[in-house]
Amino acid sequence: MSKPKSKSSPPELNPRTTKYEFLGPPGAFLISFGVPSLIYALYYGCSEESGGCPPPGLTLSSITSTLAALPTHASLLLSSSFWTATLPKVWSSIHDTNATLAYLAWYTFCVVAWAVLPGSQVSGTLIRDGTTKSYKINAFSTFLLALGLTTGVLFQQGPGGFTFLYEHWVGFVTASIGMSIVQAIGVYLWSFRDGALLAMGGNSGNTLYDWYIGRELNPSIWGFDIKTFNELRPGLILWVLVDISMICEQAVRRGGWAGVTDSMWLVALFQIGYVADGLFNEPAILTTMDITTDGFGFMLAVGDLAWVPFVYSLQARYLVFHPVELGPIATALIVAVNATGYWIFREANSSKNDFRNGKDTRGLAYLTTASGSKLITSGWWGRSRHPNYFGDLLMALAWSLPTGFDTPITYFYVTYFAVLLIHRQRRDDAHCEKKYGKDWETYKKMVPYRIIPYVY
Ligand SMILES: NC(=O)C1=CN([C@@H]2O[C@H](COP(=O)(O)OP(=O)(O)OC[C@H]3O[C@@H](n4cnc5c(N)ncnc54)[C@H](OP(=O)(O)O)[C@@H]3O)[C@@H](O)[C@H]2O)C=CC1
Ligand SMILES: CC(C)=CCC[C@@H](C)[C@H]1CC=C2C3=C(CC[C@@]21C)[C@@]1(C)CC[C@H](O)C(C)(C)[C@@H]1CC3
Repeated sequence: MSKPKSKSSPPELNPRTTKYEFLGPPGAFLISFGVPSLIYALYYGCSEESGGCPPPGLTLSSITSTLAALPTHASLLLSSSFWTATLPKVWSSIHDTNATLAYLAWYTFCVVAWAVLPGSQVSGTLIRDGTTKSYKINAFSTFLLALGLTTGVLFQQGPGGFTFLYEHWVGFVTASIGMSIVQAIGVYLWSFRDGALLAMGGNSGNTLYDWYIGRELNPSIWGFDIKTFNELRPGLILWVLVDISMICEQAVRRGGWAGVTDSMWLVALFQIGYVADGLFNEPAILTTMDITTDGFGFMLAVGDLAWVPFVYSLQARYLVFHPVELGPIATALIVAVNATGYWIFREANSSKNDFRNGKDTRGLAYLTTASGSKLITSGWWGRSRHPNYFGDLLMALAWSLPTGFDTPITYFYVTYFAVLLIHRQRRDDAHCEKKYGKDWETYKKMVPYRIIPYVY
């Protein structure tokens, strides 16, 4: 951090949070319990281990009747003998020592790569204590190194040498969730040290809520910023390795590389391209609301470390045990959807970054606000207030379409993503309304659509 102001922050720098998000502590409890449960549910509800996608016995009515029967079993659920008998069984089915060790080795690799690989230093946005943080930019080199090592394994051992992630799926999920819990507890406790700058939304005083939403804005140690590190490296790159492992598993089952289906190639290449783009444009992450505004707590930790690699890769995992041959016409159509989405996403993000960095070459029209910041009013930013979300959503659709229409479960990703982005757009709108006041009203009149031009 440059220009440290004083050792201990003045109290007004960390005001009490008075407004809850995500329905407050009950919502924090439900999401903290629900997100890990959903990651397991998406595996057990869609895998060959459990018999299909969904497994034959799992119907909507079987789920509702089980849930309806829960109150009648309440006394059983409250008895300690039930838990002492059940918990060890559950733990042994989801815990896997080899996967845990491999996960820890992977996380360590990412930290060492951050420390050792060269990278330029880039300043983040101005923080409300008057300082800026400096970040080492080498996520893309870490990605290339990981890909290089993986390619080496594949050359030496063939596809059979990289099926470990498919085979130890649940063990990896448990390890990554464990890592998220440990980190969230660690940064929560660390945030009570003298001088810590807290997130405006993470200082409610409610332990569960603050632990979940993230109490400290930028927890870091010796220049290692845990939030930006987690957002781009261990989870995002692992997602690519998971996809590669799914390609390998399919290759092993179908007689070699030539047996890998067009649908698998599409899903994997689209997603690898998306991750490569995010890592290549690493400094762009520094202006996202996760970095500038949100604290780092369990929500982001589990999102970055467990949700991204093991939920975003569901379609590729499904294609391992349910191969789909698309043929040239469907392939071309899906490529077109992805390319359109990518073009809108990249053009919107690049034009905003160039514009805000004083490097606009497109001659964009803008509105100058009373705060001094300028809001673009033409090009993609004149068509909707979040054109980048629109592009991202089109890509999400293109990542589900290759799985065909035999199950709705592989459309979970695009559905969840729509909910996430609608919620995110509302949060960002509230943030801009607060920051720009009347100017934001004027901008909203000029650009009435939220995400999808002429639709929403
Ligand atoms: N794959 C995934 O799981 C996810 C991907 N994403 C992607 O991450 C990217 C970043 O998203 P996010 O941080 O939410 O938001 P944006 O990159 O869209 O940034 C929003 C900010 O941009 C500024 N802004 C708003 N309107 C304008 C305008 N007209 N002209 C100039 N600046 C404007 C405002 O900040 P200011 O205060 O500076 O004016 C606003 O707060 C997106 O592409 C999104 O799709 C996001 C979430 C999950
Ligand atoms: C279910 C749950 C707990 C959700 C938490 C949300 C997170 C999964 C996402 C919040 C913002 C994200 C971003 C990316 C990945 C998903 C999370 C962490 C991102 C790194 C993906 C790659 C993109 O290019 C990106 C850099 C723009 C993007 C930034 C936001």
